[in-house]
Amino acid sequence: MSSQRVKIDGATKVYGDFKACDHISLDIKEGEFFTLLGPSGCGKTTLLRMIAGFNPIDEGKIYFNDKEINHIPADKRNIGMVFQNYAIFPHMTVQGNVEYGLKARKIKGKELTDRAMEAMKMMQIDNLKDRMPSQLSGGQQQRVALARAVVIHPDVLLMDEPLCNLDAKLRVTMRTSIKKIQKQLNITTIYVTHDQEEALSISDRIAIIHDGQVEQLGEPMEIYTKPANMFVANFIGTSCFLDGEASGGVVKILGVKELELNIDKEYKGKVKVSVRPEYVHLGAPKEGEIQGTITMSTFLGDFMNYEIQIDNGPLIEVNEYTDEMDISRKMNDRVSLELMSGRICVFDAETEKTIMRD
Ligand SMILES: Nc1ncnc2c1ncn2[C@@H]1O[C@H](COP(=O)(O)OP(=O)(O)OP(=O)(O)O)[C@@H](O)[C@H]1O
Repeated sequence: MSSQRVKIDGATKVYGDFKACDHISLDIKEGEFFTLLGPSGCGKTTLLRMIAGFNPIDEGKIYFNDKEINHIPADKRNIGMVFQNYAIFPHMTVQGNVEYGLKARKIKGKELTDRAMEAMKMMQIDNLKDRMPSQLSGGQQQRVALARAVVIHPDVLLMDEPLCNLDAKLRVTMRTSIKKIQKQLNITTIYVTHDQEEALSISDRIAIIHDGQVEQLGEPMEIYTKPANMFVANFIGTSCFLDGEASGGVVKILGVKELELNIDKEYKGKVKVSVRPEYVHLGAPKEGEIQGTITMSTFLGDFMNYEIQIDNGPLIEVNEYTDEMDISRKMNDRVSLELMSGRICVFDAETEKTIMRD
């Protein structure tokens, strides 16, 4: 099966005077699992539809390998597509659905049945081949949609929120199967989601899209640990922002606690420090430390989540995991918050961009 590199060069889509995609450039490698992640309305589906050929591109170019495909119609791009609403034919059996794209390509006889069977086996739906879609669960229908997309041996697989109609547990199982199958087939895959956990778990690389532009591009771990700006820090995972003043490589946080952080020594000015719930240790209240009061605690199995009102500061979330969970903590307890200096990120308060050194 051939797989393609997908290059997007300044892709722009305008509706009236609104830019749904604003000069987006991305270089997606052959065989890569690439995710477009962003909040509702940020332009991810519009971009995917331009790659598919369903939406004409207003400005910019899209290439599959070195071939520009702007004017190639959707049905000639050899792409597989999976949508959130499955889009399988209700009047055809599972096998009929899977064979559909092959028949459209004039594939017949043994090759037709062999290829359909191979795709159904891969998606573990071969035992359901004679059922109608109405006799299938949501997860099974989505497997049919996937089998139908990969059976044609597409050069590029495009998926738009394929798991969003499934329940939470099934989403996790399905995303693992999608990832395994994608690696097995080595098809360049472009996946759209607004679910950051799904994106982190499934992707080789992620582009964070906001207001029609790319905010950050990188591997999941890089995006989580080194967000380029406050939007990304807030959108990926949970972050709370604390005011600080930076000078000589040291940040004084909330006027209380000085920490030496990985920023330029020359940088001087107001900053925001982002803190994730797992980057804080709680202790007994202590002079010279950031302090607060527990306003809520929620037991979540392997960890306890606290909401803490910081003195002269914002509300912050803190997680305490099983090994260090102090089950005697209760509402209104006073605590100190020790921030893990190697983990927190610092942003310029005005531009909201990171000032962390690499
Ligand atoms: N045909 C259209 N005419 C006018 N505006 C449109 C059209 N299609 C999309 N838009 C607008 O473009 C923006 C981007 O839409 P798009 O569907 O790409 O967002 P999205 O990031 O995929 O969001 P969601 O996760 O909600 O599907 C939205 O503000 C949307 O209202």
